[in-house]
Amino acid sequence: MEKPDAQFKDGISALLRPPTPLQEYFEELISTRKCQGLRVNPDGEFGKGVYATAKFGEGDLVLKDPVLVGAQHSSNKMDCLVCSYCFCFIGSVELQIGRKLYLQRLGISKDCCQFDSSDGEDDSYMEDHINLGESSSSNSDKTPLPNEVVESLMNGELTLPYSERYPLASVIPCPGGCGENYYCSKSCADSDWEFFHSLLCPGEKSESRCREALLKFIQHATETNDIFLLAAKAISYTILRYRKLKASYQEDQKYAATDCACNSDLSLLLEAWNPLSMGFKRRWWDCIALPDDVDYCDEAAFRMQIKELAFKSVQLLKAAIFDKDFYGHIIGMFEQNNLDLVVASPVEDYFLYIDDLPDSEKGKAEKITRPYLDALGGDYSVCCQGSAFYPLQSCMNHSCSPNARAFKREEDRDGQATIIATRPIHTGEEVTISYIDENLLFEERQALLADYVIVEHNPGQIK
Ligand SMILES: C[S@@+](CC[C@H](N)C(=O)[O-])C[C@H]1O[C@@H](n2cnc3c(N)ncnc32)[C@H](O)[C@@H]1O
Repeated sequence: MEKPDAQFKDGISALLRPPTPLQEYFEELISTRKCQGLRVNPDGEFGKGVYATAKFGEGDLVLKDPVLVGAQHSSNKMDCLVCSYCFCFIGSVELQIGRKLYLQRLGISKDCCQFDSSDGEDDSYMEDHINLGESSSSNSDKTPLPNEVVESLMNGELTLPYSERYPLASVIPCPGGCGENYYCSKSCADSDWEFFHSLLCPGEKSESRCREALLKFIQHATETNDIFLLAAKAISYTILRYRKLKASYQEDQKYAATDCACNSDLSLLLEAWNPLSMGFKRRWWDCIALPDDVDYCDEAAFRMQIKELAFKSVQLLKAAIFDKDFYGHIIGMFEQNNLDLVVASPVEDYFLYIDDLPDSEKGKAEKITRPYLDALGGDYSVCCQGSAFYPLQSCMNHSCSPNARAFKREEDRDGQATIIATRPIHTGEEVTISYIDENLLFEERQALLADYVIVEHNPGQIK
């Protein structure tokens, strides 16, 4: 049953207020990370900020931050088969190549979910502006392989030379039977099910309230904006945590001597929401930067359209306890905090390895591998791409002359955020990263920073 927003107004305001005490929360979080020497200051010049409590030298690892909520872009699913929980590549180099060639042949370009769009509504304008579908390179630079060869790559009958140097974990399908999510281990599959996927799985074991509605929601998000899928994961995470907290509270109550009603549903919901409540939030339709091709005089109409898009998305999600405004803030949170989720491809490493072989081995190996490279064309090196919310990295402020940057090292082969010092950082200094490419022109930087409502008054003046 749809409930009037007014009924939940106070609860929603409580959910959107940053909780206290922040300091203890972040201290505990930092203690669980591999890297120490950091502190979160809750009330700096620009709100929260991350500060060094130890010295870091140039090139030192400052932070490795696991994903709290993240997702691979729908458009990237054709190129890379990765664990839906930790985002490491899975299967084998042969499977990665064969699957990509197979899906390319089927013509599945932007998304791997083969939904038929039948609601008759025209979202094409929004798709032009928001859809994340970065098209792969054209087919003209590719030389197709026979079907049987593609099949034997996929079913393990064909082994490429030296591929054993790039071993990948076996593929474990989603326990809910959706055929959309795959994992590198049973523990990743179980964790994803427990924390996110059980409510969002469209498979036969789905625990969602209505599979049909869920499929419609997924279709709408895939066709318009992947950020709705991330928002749904954040909501699912909160509901599942809330249910656990409630069950354990009820269990405790059974043995409690007094009947204490102090742990209301709202306070349990607040506790469940706590890790996400720390994220910096603005309403999505207010904070999203105006795309280049939308005129300033059309700004109001543009914002109204994306607001309607979010409303449609939340209706499809049918999360009756969350109102539209709350959903808008969650989507806005990903707009304001997300760091690109990137994992380098073992397929690229494999072909680079073949290219670097000594001449005595290279000729023979290349003769075998060349047709596969030609079939992949310029797409051979596509990495896993997505968006994620990282609880500590998202507290780092922007600077146009930062002292750190998000940069993966050779061993960083999963979805974690890796922050490296780009120059020595002194104890007490704020750790800053650039949200944008620092080498762009002033005007270009301005336009990109507008998304974060950061204004650089004079070139280089912003910290
Ligand atoms: C990812 S959050 C960074 C953490 C944030 N300060 C907080 O309190 O959670 C991004 C937001 O921080 C603020 N911010 C970050 N760097 C800034 C800067 N150099 N100048 C002004 N505001 C900044 C902006 O409001 C931006 O939208």
